[in-house]
Amino acid sequence: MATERKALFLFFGGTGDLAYRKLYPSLFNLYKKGNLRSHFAVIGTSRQAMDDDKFREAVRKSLADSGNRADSKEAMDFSSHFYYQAHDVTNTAHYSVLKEAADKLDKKYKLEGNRIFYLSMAPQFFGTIAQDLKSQGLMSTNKDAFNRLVIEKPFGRDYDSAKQLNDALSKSFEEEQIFRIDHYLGKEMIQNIEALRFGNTLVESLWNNRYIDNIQVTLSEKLGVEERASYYDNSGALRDMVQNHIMQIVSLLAMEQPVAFTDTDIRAEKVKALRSLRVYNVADAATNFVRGQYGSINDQPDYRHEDNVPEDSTTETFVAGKLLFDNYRWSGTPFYVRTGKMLADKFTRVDVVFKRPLVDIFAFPQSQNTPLAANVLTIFVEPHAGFSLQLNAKTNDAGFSTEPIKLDYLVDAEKSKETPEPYERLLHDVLKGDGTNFSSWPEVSYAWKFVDQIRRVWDLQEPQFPNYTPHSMGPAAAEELIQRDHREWIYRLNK
Ligand SMILES: NC(=O)C1=CN([C@@H]2O[C@H](COP(=O)(O)OP(=O)(O)OC[C@H]3O[C@@H](n4cnc5c(N)ncnc54)[C@H](OP(=O)(O)O)[C@@H]3O)[C@@H](O)[C@H]2O)C=CC1
Ligand SMILES: O=C1O[C@H](COP(=O)(O)O)[C@@H](O)[C@H](O)[C@H]1O
Repeated sequence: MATERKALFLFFGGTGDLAYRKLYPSLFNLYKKGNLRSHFAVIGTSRQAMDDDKFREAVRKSLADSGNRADSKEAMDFSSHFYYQAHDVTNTAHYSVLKEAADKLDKKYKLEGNRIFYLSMAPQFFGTIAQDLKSQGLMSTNKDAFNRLVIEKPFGRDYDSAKQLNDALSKSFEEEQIFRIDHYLGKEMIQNIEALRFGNTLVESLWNNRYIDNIQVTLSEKLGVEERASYYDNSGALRDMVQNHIMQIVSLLAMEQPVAFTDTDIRAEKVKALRSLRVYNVADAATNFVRGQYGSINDQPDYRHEDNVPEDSTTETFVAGKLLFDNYRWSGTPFYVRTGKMLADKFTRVDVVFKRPLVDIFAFPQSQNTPLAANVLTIFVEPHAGFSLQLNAKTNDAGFSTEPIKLDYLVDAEKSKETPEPYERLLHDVLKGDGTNFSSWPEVSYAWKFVDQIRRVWDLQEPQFPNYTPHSMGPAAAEELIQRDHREWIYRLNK
């Protein structure tokens, strides 16, 4: 039986794309499961004028768009908890009107003062909103109640701006009240990394530089920038995907075992791992990171001819890089990462490549045997969830030769339908006050310091763009990056 959580949600940017496409359907799932029942209310805000009925209709449409029946009793009941308040976040006077509405709903639904402020709008407003929430008395003063602030990405565009933002938020909210969303941390198989590592002696005992040759993280996207070009062109793949999602995945792969499975202990280990990540000097940044921008194919425009992209844009739509940890566990074992738009396919995977046996006894002089393949443990994150372990085995015949075979575990299609969407999980965690799957400030700051060095070097040089063909796996430089170390990407096209 699900535990009911009581709270008032205030969505800033409550009529935006993210709210309608992800946030309201996720809340509805929590409602259907009983995590939200009668003691919750939602205030959606934005500048436009709208009454509650119109807002509720839009909310029901968003449920329908995500596969629900908009006219079901459940959808009607759920949407009756939604209220709309026109509100300009830059107008301090508007906050007192919002406070009145919040206090009224608090009484009506017996919410015990619990408040979740969800900032789902352009980041330049985050600081102002947090400040006015406090100064205008929106935060509950009930000592047993919680006030939680949920922040969407991007959290800054470099270390300095992120710090500035964090300082602004910290004037109103304590670190444990701030939930910085990284939706990759809400994905089933990303959360499974901890189970795989710390639940299996077989895995964790080999999880180090003595046995692992390298680890590869690939976040590949098939689509281009679509309708988000004006945001994306100011960001690029390094800021959009590496600073947050990839750094979070890498820290889960690299961290030591936490003392206990709590948010404080897990975050402490992730931070320790990120502290030992080598921040590159100029020369190493230039060698260890490569970038790309997609060209055109058939009648499909290149990146520079997408809507809202300047014709001389030097924004990268692809990144590949090598990360090195200077610590006892990982010294000498590189982590290769890559991500990009308009690549061969949409998928996310982690390939853990083990060292080959020190002696290949099957490779005696007269043997026809091909050299032993490396053992590879693959974590399939999306679109299919599962693991695969590549081992060497004897071929099933009268002779004696070896071949690589795979032990596969794939979550079946029926079961994966039950997997909660990342936003549903993360909203549930916010309701519970569990910060495990959110980025803490120290994690964000170490990630920015690392990424800033790459950016600094790239900003000094004019790139030769476009440099990769759509539906490939990125520019030749990404192959050269890994081949230089006498290695290759485990996921390759046509394999
Ligand atoms: N959409 C997505 O898929 C993703 C979005 N994000 C992040 O989520 C956040 C929201 O994105 P998204 O929903 O796409 O953005 P939208 O542009 O779709 O929505 C922005 C919202 O903010 C409101 N708004 C803008 N200015 C003001 C103002 N001065 N006062 C009050 N409300 C205002 C808008 O309404 P109005 O103009 O009527 O005031 C609208 O409701 C961003 O931080 C984005 O980076 C992160 C990952 C994915
Ligand atoms: O945060 C972002 O992630 C999406 C990719 O997310 P996924 O869950 O579909 O893998 C990316 O398209 C977007 O540019 C970025 O802002």
